[in-house]
Order: sequence, then C-alpha cells, then structure tokens
Amino acid sequence: MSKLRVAVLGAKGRIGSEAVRAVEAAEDLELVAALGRGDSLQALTDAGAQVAVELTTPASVMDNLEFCVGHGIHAVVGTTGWTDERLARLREWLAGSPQTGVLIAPNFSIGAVLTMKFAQIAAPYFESVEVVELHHPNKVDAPSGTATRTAQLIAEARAKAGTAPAPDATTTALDGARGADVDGVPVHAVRLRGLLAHQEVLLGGEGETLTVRHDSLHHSSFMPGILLGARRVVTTPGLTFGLEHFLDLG
Ligand SMILES: NC(=O)C1=CN([C@@H]2O[C@H](COP(=O)(O)OP(=O)(O)OC[C@H]3O[C@@H](n4cnc5c(N)ncnc54)[C@H](O)[C@@H]3O)[C@@H](O)[C@H]2O)C=CC1
Ligand SMILES: O=C(O)C1=N[C@H](C(=O)O)C[C@H](O)C1
Repeated sequence: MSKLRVAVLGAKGRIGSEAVRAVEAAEDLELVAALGRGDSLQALTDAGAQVAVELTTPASVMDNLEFCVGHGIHAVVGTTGWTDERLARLREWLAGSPQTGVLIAPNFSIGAVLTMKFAQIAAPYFESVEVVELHHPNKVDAPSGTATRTAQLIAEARAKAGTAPAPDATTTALDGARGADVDGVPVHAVRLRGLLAHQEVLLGGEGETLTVRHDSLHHSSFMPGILLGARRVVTTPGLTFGLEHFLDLG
C-alpha cells in the first residue's frame, strides 16, 4: 500500500521538529517536505504532499492554509489564534475546494481532549468555574488555544443547562486580576520557566470543589493526535474543529 505523503510546516519549531520525527517514524506515512520560515510553499506541490501539518504561528497560519486548501492539500492544524472571523475565511476557502479536509485541534494530546470533555460534563453541576492554563515562557499567545476552547465548551454546557452565572462579589480589581473573560468564564494564564503545557479547570459548589488537571510533560504527548489527524483528515472533507471528532469518546 502506498504511504500517505505528509509535509510539516514549522518544521524547526518546538512541536514541528517533534512532528518531523514522528512522521518519519510512522510506517504508513512519508515525510515529503519539512518547511521553515521563508521556505516557498511551492515545495508542497513539488513534493506531491497530500497532507500538511501546520505548526507555525498565528501570524503565518492563514496564508499557509489558503495555499493548502487552494491546492487541494489537506491540513492538520495545531497553530493557535483562531477567531470566528478566521474560521469564516477558512470555511469560504473550503467551500471552493469541497474535497479538501482541514482539522484544527486546539490540543492534540488525549489527556487535554479528555480534560475538555470532563470540564464540559461537570460545568453545569457547579456554581463556580474558572480555567488556569500554565505554559513555558516562550509561548506568544495568551490565553492558550486549549484554555479558550475549554472555556467556550464550559460556557456552552452551562448555557444549555440554564446554569446561573458564577457568583463573584468583586467590585474593585487591578486590570487582569480576575483573568480574561472568555464567554463569561475567567481564564488565567501563567508563564513559567520549567513548564511545558498544563491546565486546571477549577469547579466549586456548596462545600466542595473539583479540579480537573492535565499536564503535557513533553511534546511527544501531541504526536499520536497529529498522526491520527493526518490519517483521518484525508477522508473527512470540510472543517473539523477538535480532535475529539476523530476519537470514539462515547
Ligand atoms: N494543538 C496542539 O496540541 C499544540 C499546538 N501548539 C501550537 O503550535 C504553534 C507552534 O508552537 P511552537 O512549536 O511552540 O512554536 P515555535 O516558535 O517553536 O515554532 C514555530 C515555528 O514556525 C516557524 N514559522 C513561522 N512562520 C512560518 C511559515 N510561514 N512557514 C514555515 N514555518 C514558519 C518559526 O520559524 C518556528 O520555527 C503555536 O501556535 C502553539 O500554540 C503547540 C503545541 C501543541
Ligand atoms: O504553545 C504551546 O506550547 C501549546 N499551545 C497550544 C495551546 O495554545 O493550547 C496547545 C498546548 O497547550 C501547547
């Protein structure tokens, strides 16, 4: 059977370099291009790439995806910075290339995907909920894509269940002291040398608290999700947002 032809964009970055090694080690995948900043995207078509794994920066991801979708190259995207406006542009490009698939995964690690799922399940049952994400200090965006998505899922679950807004008597606060407001959920971002990618969802009710915590200790935690994404995206046209759609989580 022929191997799936995969390219990595952002190949010299922290996660991109790990993805290059993971694709090279996978028996059913062939690494046909490994592009860094400044490399021509023409290399993707020259190499006959079927899937591009996009792990660059929020500033680069849109141009890269416009090229990929325009050339019928499927994409697995880990890069952060997604807004409604960006998603709408991507959907327009995909409408012009209906056979092409794009997976955007705020987080490729199974533990993080499960954290989001558990938080979504628990959120309607507790009065209070806040998200704390903790990352290495070289991260350029805050809050993390994972924390933003987690807060959105929590807010959706609470709205659906008719849960009241979380109590908060704060009347005076320094700017930022209560975190960023993501759909009504406070999200706090910590940047600390020694960390990689971590998240806690804190839930509180009368006389009890529940903490859901996940730790990515190495970039290897993201690799099974990236490889799964590459294998599945080629048969899943259109936009898929979240790795959970490629997992059987019940
Ligand atoms: N979804 C997930 O599970 C994960 C997502 N990420 C996200 O992936 C992105 C990259 O993270 P890191 O590797 O830590 O950053 P990084 O800064 O180490 O790597 C980004 C790389 O992309 C390169 N680059 C920039 N523009 C480019 C372009 N147009 N073409 C090719 N390469 C280009 C940079 O030179 C750099 O080498 C971030 O948005 C981060 O949040 C990171 C880890 C896991
Ligand atoms: O920049 C990182 O490192 C990570 N970025 C993603 C995010 O913003 O959620 C995923 C993971 O947290 C690591």
